[in-house]
Amino acid sequence: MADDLKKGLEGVLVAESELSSIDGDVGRLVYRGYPIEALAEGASYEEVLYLLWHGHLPDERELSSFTEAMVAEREVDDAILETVRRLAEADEEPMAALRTATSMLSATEPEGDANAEDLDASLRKGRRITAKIPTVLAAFERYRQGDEPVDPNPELGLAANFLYMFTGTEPDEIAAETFDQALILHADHGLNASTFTSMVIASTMADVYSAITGGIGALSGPLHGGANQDVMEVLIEIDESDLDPHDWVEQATEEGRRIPGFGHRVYNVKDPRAHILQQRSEELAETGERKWYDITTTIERYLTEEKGLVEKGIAPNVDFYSGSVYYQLGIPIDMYTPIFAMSRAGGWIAHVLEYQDDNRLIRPRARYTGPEDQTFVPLEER
Ligand SMILES: CC(=O)SCCNC(=O)CCNC(=O)[C@H](O)C(C)(C)COP(=O)(O)OP(=O)(O)OC[C@H]1O[C@@H](n2cnc3c(N)ncnc32)[C@H](O)[C@@H]1OP(=O)(O)O
Ligand SMILES: O=C([O-])CC(=O)C(=O)O
Repeated sequence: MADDLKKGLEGVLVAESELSSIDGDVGRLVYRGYPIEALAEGASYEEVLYLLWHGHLPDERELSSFTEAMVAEREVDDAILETVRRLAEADEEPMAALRTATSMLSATEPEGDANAEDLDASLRKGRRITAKIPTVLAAFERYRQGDEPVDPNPELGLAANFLYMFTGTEPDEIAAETFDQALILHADHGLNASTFTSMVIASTMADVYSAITGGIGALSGPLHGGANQDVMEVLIEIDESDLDPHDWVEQATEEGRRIPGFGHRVYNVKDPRAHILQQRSEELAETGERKWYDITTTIERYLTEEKGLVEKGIAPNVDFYSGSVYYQLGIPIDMYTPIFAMSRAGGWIAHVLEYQDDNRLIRPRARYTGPEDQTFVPLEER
């Protein structure tokens, strides 16, 4: 039993967690017992952060002091913004720029000397990181457009303030609400690869900046958070091709191409977050461009109904409809995964704190399949 190899750690239980629960057979996701649909409908991203970090939904007084504390942490030091400017001018990938800037944020951390056992200090550090990531990302976008960053607006919530700093204009209610909902939907998802990465780092009792920086790196890959960008690129490829979307996806699957935004390690049915994002995408399409929504539904119909992938447990995941939502909000495609990271930082921090509260070093092992008993030959004789 101890020598059973679980490639990709599929199905392996490594921790207990009170944060989020996923039933992959029925497509159900809850954060601390609350269904994702109810949170997306009724809560704000700040309320969800509070829920994840403090264990219960805040009352009005708790939310107001929590929001005030987050707002007070939005500013980013000029020296870090200067690096962000250089990265933007060097045409760095946004996820790489975010990874670098998040790591740099620790240089201005007022409680930098607190050790990882001080979980209250780690929570405050996590709050600072979560409050500053939107400022970093918006500044990166402004710089690469040749503009100066826009100062945070303390009157706006995290989602609306991000869109304001990003575009320089206060978002309308629909954009602010849709974006806030997208942040809620991406905030946590069990032991996904990036959260697990953060936990592995935290399990050495390294600090929360290291854990979050590592999480960003893990999220960037196309098998994980990077898929939202890939989905939008596929939609554009289809739009620019001479083919009807149905024929395009048929040909692509015949060529053995994997369609991004489909398939999941845990869900055997459509991801509940994809249902909600699909609705948002459809609503935005009613007043904007219809074609993106139509292309996504054509792909989904072909793969699930005609190709029967759903019977093999391959269905749309969270990334499938988020791309067309962000596109219709006017967000550049290479910012989709950084926005995912902006939201998921909340989940990474919650898992790091939960794990470190009852820490055990994460250290699995590999079955050795290399050669045995080699005789060492000195360099000059090889
Ligand atoms: C936020 C997130 O991280 S959600 C996931 C985002 N990633 C993507 O959307 C990328 C596309 N999807 C994938 O590559 C995979 O579904 C993953 C990586 C998400 C999950 O992978 P795993 O659980 O390791 O499944 P694995 O890669 O072994 O695939 C299992 C089977 O499903 C098939 N499959 C999985 N995803 C897809 C897809 N998008 N399109 C077509 N077939 C697929 C595989 O070909 C394989 O078939 P086989 O058994 O006949 O060889
Ligand atoms: O859970 C996973 O493996 C991937 C995912 O959907 C997420 O991180 O939101």
